[in-house]
Amino acid sequence: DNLKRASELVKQAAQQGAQIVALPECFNSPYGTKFFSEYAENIPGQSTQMLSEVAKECGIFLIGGSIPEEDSGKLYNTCTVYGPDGTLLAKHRKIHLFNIDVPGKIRFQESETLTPGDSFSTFDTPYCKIGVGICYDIRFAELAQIYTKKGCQLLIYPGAFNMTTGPAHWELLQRARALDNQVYVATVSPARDEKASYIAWGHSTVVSPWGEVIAKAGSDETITSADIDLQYLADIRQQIPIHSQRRHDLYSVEEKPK
Ligand SMILES: NC(=O)CC(=O)C(=O)O
Repeated sequence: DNLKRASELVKQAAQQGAQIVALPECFNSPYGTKFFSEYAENIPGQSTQMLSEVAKECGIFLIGGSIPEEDSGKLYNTCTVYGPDGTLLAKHRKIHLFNIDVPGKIRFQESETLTPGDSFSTFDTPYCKIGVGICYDIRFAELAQIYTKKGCQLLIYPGAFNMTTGPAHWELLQRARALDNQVYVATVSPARDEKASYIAWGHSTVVSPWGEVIAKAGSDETITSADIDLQYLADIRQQIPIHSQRRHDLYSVEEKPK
């Protein structure tokens, strides 16, 4: 059902004119450590095959949210990205696992079943260069800074914040990452299901390099869209030139060689 629903909505977004489309975190599975092994798939597999086909059919770039991925006996939370000809452009395994304990509110330990990824994921499109993170990855400013250093102008985070951290941090983190780096930031959440064991906050959002929210969904299932305007991004970087004003002699954020 989820695959059918997701492919229909991707097609609708493309019909509405979207050239880059993104799905939410764990779009093919309930979000919860007890579900990941049951819903995990190899890549390629049923879910990613659908993503590749629908990207090709619609001639769009498709950031396929994430799925629980099984590889060599390990599970990952993985986002695959497909180009307009259906080829796999990037595979991002969530780098920072969601392990938190907020007493009386929420305890979640992704590391009970998942293994973290250990690589960065960027890709080029004719519209802009894009960096991908998954949910908790957005809390790490360093990742967004490294993507920006690599030339990304849009950062996309499929994510599923919850009823505790969602109202407190979801929009704030996106605006912070956008403003710090003067990039567009887009997040894509599952709709809220009050009956689920993990209730997602929803509110997929797009934020501009000025830090403004330029599109925002509610908590129900919907399609949200915005334009990425690289001239606007360039204007902001010229007006407030933090990129050329950094004190590289005093500090740095760097990718480690592997
Ligand atoms: N679900 C996540 O990975 C992250 C999250 O909900 C949060 O950081 O809060």
